[in-house]
Amino acid sequence: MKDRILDCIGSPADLKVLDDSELEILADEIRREIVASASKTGGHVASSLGAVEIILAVHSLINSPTDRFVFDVGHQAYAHKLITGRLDRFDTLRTFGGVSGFTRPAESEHDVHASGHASDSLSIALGLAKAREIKGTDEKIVALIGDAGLAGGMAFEALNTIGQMQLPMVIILNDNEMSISKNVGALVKHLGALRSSEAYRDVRDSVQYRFESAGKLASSLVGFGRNMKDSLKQFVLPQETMMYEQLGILCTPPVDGHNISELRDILATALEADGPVLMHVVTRKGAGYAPAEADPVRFHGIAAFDIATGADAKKPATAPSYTSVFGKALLEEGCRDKRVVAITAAMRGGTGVEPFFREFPERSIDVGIAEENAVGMAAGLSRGGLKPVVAIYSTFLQRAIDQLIIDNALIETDVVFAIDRAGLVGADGATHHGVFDLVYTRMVPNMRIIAPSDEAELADALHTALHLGGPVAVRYPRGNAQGVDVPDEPRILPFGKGGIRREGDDVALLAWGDMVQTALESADILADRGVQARVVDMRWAKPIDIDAVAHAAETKLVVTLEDGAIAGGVGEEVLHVLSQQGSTTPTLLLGIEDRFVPHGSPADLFRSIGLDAASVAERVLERL
Ligand SMILES: Cc1ncc(C[n+]2csc(CCOP(=O)(O)OP(=O)(O)O)c2C)c(N)n1
Ligand SMILES: CC(=O)[C@@H](O)[C@H](O)COP(=O)(O)O
Ligand SMILES: [Mg+2]
Repeated sequence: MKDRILDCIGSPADLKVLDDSELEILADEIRREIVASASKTGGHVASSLGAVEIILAVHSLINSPTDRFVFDVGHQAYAHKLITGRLDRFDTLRTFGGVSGFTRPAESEHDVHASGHASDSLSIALGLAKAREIKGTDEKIVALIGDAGLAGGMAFEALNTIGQMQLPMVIILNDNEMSISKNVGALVKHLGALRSSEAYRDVRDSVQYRFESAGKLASSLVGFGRNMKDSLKQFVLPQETMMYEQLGILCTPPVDGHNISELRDILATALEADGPVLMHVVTRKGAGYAPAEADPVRFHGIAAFDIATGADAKKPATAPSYTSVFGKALLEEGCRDKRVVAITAAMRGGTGVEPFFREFPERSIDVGIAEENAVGMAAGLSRGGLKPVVAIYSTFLQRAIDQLIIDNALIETDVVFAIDRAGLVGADGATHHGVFDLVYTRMVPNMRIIAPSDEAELADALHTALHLGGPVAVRYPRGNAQGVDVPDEPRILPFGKGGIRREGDDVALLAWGDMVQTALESADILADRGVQARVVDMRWAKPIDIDAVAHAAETKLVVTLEDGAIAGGVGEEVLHVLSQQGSTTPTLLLGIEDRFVPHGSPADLFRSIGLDAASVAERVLERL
């Protein structure tokens, strides 16, 4: 006997038999399931709680997977997962081999794309709409995007083409006034004005009235749809109209995103429109779970927590995170040098710049989800005589490779790229691992790259980067640092030089960043097996320590260890240097093979790809 509606939902088609009040009960059950499960696995709780009614409304009206439902970022899609056949595995969310935290076509036919990076949903939806036109089919296409995602450059580029092409699709704007932190930017003000505009309230009330007085679907089809454009004009003053209207996208007045009945009424109409419609839906991030509503920033992406209080389930680690060490070091650099400016692209908390932002608001910039703008703007700040530090995740800097190359490296701007989340990040998985930055920074002329191996070296690396000038990347991983003391005064690191951390003549382990620790642990295992390994903290990924490589070539095997893609990575640079030196010493390049790494705990992931200390030792022994 199944006592929840949720347990009876095998596919979204099952929603069709539910009325609004049953959908409300289902929404409640889904919220409980999300909180119960994520309290053990961690996850994007607040965004997912805020989107439950929207997701139910959409799936109750479309026929997925024939109709297509595209999620921006995908961090709000837990309700979608629960009603598309993943309820029984939902307790494996974000764990190794378990359900992904984002949409993944390999996981379900209802997942359209590999979401994770913001602002891409509208381009995907537009592509689907164009494909539909070319094929002559008639499926519905819906994209769900947040207020912060909608302000990203990629979404804007898509809107430009959506307005031009006029292909039918529904864009649901989930407006909760939040990014991860409070949303920023001029567009937030625009949406705020719309939410509070009396003219829009009047429109909303009149729409409501028409629904109530003339029978829902019939009246809404007549009074809304594309014809709504004319009725909107009657009520809305030109300066108060939604900017998107002027791009040719029909916009609804604000809809209560937690009212299933209202959502379904307006969505049913929007789905019948013969052009693009933007449904402006207002929600509360964290809706329905008091701790998440009270602190949506913390509950945006949270580790395991206690359901009753919302408090962290695990005690904080003793060693600080690399992020917090960077944040403190940046603040200190800002005190030393008034030219230091901090830039983040919507990741104030995640990148650790918060203390700097509080102390120096006039030298702090949050551009929102706009990495290209962040990196381009850094070039301008540098040309203006300042020393910008772009604090950014490795995976999100991928969005701004062109600005890194052309706007910065080509003219040697004084910009520091503080690349956080370098290497495997863990539970967020393939879309979020920082496994390409060593490649896309190293390939660019004029770049210098430091990969510190502990927190003291991180503070030194930032200091060195600011001292050096020119574009310099400092890369460091997610998670806890090594627990070493950070001296009060940072030092300038010797340019392009690493340091030997353990002597040994049989084999040389050349390692970067956190992989130095892995190399040291492997060296212990190798010593037990009678092999003496030298461990070198290479520190610089560019320029590389040529002397350390030459010295390594005097052993029986040169091994490189990096937590990034082997193709184009630092190991390949070592090969290049060895060949230039005429060395014939055998080599073993260890890093990420040519494949995407899934989600899971870092320990599970490193083991699965043979990059944990034990596997490294085994692989070395096999080659000796
Ligand atoms: C390109 C990119 N930059 C940054 C992020 C990190 N990020 C994930 S969700 C998010 C905020 C999204 O806010 P919004 O779109 O309004 O959705 P909400 O969480 O409020 O529902 C950010 C900045 C990302 N995923 N992708
Ligand atoms: C969805 C998203 O892109 C972010 O919320 C990301 O999950 C943050 O990752 P961290 O937990 O490493 O800050
Ligand atoms: Mg938002």
